[in-house]
Amino acid sequence: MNNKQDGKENKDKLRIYEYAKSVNMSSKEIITILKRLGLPVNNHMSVMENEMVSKVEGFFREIKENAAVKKSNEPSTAKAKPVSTTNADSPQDKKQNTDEKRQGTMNSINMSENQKREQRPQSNQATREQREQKPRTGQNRPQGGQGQSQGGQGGNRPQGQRSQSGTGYQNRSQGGQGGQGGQGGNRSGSTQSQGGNRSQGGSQGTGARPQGQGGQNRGTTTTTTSKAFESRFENSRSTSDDRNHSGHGNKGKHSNKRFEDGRNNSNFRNKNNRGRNGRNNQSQPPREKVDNTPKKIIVRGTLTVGDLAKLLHKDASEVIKKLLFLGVMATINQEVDMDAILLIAGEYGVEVEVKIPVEEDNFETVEEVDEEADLVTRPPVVTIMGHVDHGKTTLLDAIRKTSVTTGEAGGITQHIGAYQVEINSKKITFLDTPGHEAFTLMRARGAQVTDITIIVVAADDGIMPQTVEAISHAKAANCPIIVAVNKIDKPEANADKIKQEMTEYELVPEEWGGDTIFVEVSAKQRIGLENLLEMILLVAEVNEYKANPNKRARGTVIEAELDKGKGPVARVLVQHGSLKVGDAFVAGNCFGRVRAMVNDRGRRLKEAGPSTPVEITGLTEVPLAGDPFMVFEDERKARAIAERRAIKHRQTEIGANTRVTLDDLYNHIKEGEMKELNVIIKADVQGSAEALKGSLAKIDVEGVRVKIIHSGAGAITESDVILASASNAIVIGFNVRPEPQAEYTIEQEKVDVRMHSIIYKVIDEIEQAMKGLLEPVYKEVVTGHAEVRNIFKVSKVGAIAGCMVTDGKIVRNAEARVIRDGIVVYTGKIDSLKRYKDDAKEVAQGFECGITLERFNDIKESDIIEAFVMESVER
Ligand SMILES: Nc1nc2c(ncn2[C@@H]2O[C@H](COP(=O)(O)OP(=O)(O)OP(=O)(O)O)[C@@H](O)[C@H]2O)c(=O)[nH]1
Repeated sequence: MNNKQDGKENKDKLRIYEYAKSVNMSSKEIITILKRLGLPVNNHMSVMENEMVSKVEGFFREIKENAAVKKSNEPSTAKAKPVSTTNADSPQDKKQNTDEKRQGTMNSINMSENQKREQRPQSNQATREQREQKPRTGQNRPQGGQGQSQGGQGGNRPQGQRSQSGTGYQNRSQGGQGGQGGQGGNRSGSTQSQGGNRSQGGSQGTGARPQGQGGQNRGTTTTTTSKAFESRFENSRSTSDDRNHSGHGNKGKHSNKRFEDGRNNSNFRNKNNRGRNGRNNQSQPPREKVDNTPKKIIVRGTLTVGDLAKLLHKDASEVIKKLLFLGVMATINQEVDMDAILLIAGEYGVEVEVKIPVEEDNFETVEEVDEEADLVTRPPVVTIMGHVDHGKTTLLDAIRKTSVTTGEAGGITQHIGAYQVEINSKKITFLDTPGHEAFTLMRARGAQVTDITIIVVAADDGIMPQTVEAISHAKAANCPIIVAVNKIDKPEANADKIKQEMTEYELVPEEWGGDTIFVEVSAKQRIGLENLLEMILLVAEVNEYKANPNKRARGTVIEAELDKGKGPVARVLVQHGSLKVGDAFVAGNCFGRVRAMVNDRGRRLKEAGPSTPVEITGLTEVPLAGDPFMVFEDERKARAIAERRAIKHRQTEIGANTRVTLDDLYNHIKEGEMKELNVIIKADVQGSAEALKGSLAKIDVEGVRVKIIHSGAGAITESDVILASASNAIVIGFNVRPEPQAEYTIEQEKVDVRMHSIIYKVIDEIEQAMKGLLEPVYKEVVTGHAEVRNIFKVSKVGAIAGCMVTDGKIVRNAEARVIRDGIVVYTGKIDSLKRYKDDAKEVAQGFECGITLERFNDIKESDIIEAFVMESVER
């Protein structure tokens, strides 16, 4: 029949695989049956003659009849189940049959799935998936190979489930122990044995499965199927056979249960699977058990697979399976990252709310992002800076008193490092520790407290070095600047001169086309103060300073001290959230619980919102100004965090320098961490400072610029060093030295300070550093020692030292020093190194050699020649 010449005829012939497909079986099974029937065929492409078809059909009928007979003896067998009489002769019938079988099989699967669900109520999703996959299983089967193409759907069905269905069916007919069916399905081996048991128990009205071992005992027919079944098992495909057999059953007249499974499962299930999902058995998937999958889960960082499964109300195995599909191999105790959590949750349609807890030990580094809706306008925080005697203190006092009169007349004000004033029903917070020291010290500690800087300039004086410094500090902190031209009451006051001078520092008055607000005031006479406050509010309005008051408080310690009566006291500026009495907190490396809280008016508060300065008691130690402050759940936690911070602090104090230095500048640039090199220039005269500034500003190495954040004449002051520390800058001293106090701070803050006296060398050094071309640093590595045992004097050559290498090795061209009685008598190079008469590259320990040294003949017996090389050290 496989005559190739007669292609057309061949085309019309029915092939084994086609027939197998039509009856929802695998080719292998059909081939096995044909063999049993004495009709051997070669392979799945062999032609299925009509005679073969009818014999196979007969075989099926026989099985079915046998089953029907048995069934009639079984009272428990579902009588309502019609015996299939469908003849598969016509293709339509076959198709219908197959469809029915498929449907039946699906139902079986569903049924067993229900059983599974019963056992594991959380497997809804899996069930859903399986249901979705089922109609397509033919294409989806992983077993592949011939089985797939030959067996069509039959070969491709998830066998485990089919086995389950069979088992489940039997269990049901025996009295509906559905749970067992599920178990059977889970263990193919046990399915097999159950099948056997069932077959054996056919007379008892239980299983009538032909696949079982019992079936084998009973006759050829069943033996055949049983064998097929076994072979299926060999291929781990037991269930496929189950289904296939039901397919046969439909065609034959046997009332084999599996056939009924295939076709009439719905009926059966309607009866026996009462109320569960019987209605779904026809064609619809079974109704889901109550889906307890949560709509939303809250995740705080990575989870173990087990924990994730619990959160999702799923089986861990199911989650593991899903992870596997995502390419993640995980065990139940393995942690999965946030991406995987989101993906898995997405698979179940579960929304994930990620609540990453702040990195508690380093809480100051964590930026909390609030929802826009949670933010409310907060008072701006203002710092006043300026040159000595230009009127900072007087201005701060005047503003405070202005506020006292406008706000709370007669109120007692007290110094808590900051105070609040109210104008036009809006509050402004002033840090009343004047001067950039405090301002920049806080910044050096990582606390950006100030929103707006007021630079006070005495109108009768002009721009002075500290004015310039203040401008540099404010600019480095990216703080909007308002210039308060003070002492305008004085007859010699010249506000225009101040404005003019300020333009040199890029602070151009608005009336001159710039964007800097200048306010003329007299702190002493209280002139222009309200205007100044209004301007502050204007800047605040433009910049929209906002914070979320409805969360735990975070802030900065402005001042702290040990009070004789109250114990450690901290003046804290609350920046986010609200601080409440009783709150446990960490401040720097200290911790405590807010015992009492007073504001700048000395009034006791229970709660303090954003931008409110308060004095708190309840600390165990005194923190430092600029220390970060944060509230934690309880005191125990706060204590643990404070302790860990203290340890870490000590370690970092001992540890490496984190400030930028010219030596590691290139590494920072390479890693893309730096786009600007902040530089502070201090020179002997203003002219040199300006010249340096101009030259350095022109440097641009591969997109990295030099940014002069401050320059001035005079010694390097502590303030310069603190500014450098706060701004991660290097300091260049040109013909100047640091002040003694600054020396200490340089050491402490680990600021890179470079002293120079030639301008081009400064430029060269910075350029080279930016290019990573600074001269490499070398270190000496001793390679070995040789003891001089003999001296050979050779004319023209000089003294040859006959040596024994005592340790390491001596390398030709290495550097060498001669040590005589512990004293270095020569340092130079090895000129020649020989083993006997031959030049040697190196001579190792325990070998003799002859060494001559460059321009050195005064070698003596017992001298030690120490060989060393210079290795460059990575910066
Ligand atoms: N005429 C006049 N004198 C003022 C004004 N503001 C301040 N002064 C005086 O200037 C002097 C210095 O004022 P302070 O407020 O102490 O100046 P400061 O900038 O705080 O000074 P330091 O704290 O030393 O940095 C005092 O004698 C004040 O009385 C003003 O608006 N007009």
